[in-house]
Amino acid sequence: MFVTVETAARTAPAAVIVAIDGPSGTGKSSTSKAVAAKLGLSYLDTGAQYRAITWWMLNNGVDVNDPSAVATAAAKPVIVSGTDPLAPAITVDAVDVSGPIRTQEVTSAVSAVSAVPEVRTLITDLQRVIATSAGNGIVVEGRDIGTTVLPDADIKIFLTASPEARAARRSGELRGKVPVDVAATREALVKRDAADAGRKTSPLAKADDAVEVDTTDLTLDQVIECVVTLIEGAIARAGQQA
Ligand SMILES: Nc1ncnc2c1ncn2[C@@H]1O[C@H](COP(=O)(O)OP(=O)(O)OP(=O)(O)O)[C@@H](O)[C@H]1O
Ligand SMILES: Nc1ccn([C@@H]2O[C@H](COP(=O)(O)O)[C@@H](O)[C@H]2O)c(=O)n1
Repeated sequence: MFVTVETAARTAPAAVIVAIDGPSGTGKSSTSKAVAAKLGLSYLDTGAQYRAITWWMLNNGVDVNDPSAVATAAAKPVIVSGTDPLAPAITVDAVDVSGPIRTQEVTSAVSAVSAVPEVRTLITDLQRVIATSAGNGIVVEGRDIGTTVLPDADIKIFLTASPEARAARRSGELRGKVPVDVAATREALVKRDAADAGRKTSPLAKADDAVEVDTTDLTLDQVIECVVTLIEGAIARAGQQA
């Protein structure tokens, strides 16, 4: 049950848990960070944790396409996630990896590593500890938060968008930094989603009780407003039941 406290502009519960899932490039990170900042909540990027363990595997010569090698090494790296939505941070063995985990090499390998059950067990346990110790409440974003990591979350949101819109967004992000091929970006997004949705353990999926928000034709500000409204609605309903 929620206990409500007043913040400057919005009302947020003392320890509301918000799960935001969806495929790649639907706006989970941008939305989650902004919503958490607006409501005074912590923020956890679970994709960054899977990227961090993948970065460690690649840097330590582990064959990421060999599930048993990945499973054997999975407990070795120490991953620490920051939860400030205004300054997201992640370290592996005390090394700041927030830049290196975004390389193409890591992006291409992460689905293979995240499909390994031993990896998922370790990272899921870590996520639950972080979520339950965030006294101010937390927005946790990923692929299996509503279904597996936090099935009792106070509100679950599943963001979607067409592959075309997502490829255009990602290409916009990269433009000016690297040569951009929108069709190749689209293909890579679709391939990663298929791998994430097709794995046996805790696949990318919408929880039955999640609210789906199609962001294809919405600006980021509109999505943020929509999600804030959904969270406030859940808080108000919980208050009425208390
Ligand atoms: N509604 C929107 N309209 C336009 N651009 C958006 C919208 N939502 C997000 N973006 C932009 O799309 C890009 C991808 O967004 P973001 O990283 O938040 O997605 P994501 O779902 O977290 O992706 P991934 O799962 O791959 O990490 C960013 O450049 C972001 O600014
Ligand atoms: N709950 C999650 C979150 C992420 N993954 C895996 O990590 C990859 C990277 O995620 P990004 O959000 O940073 O793009 C993603 O493709 C998944 O393989 C996951 O399995 N579960």
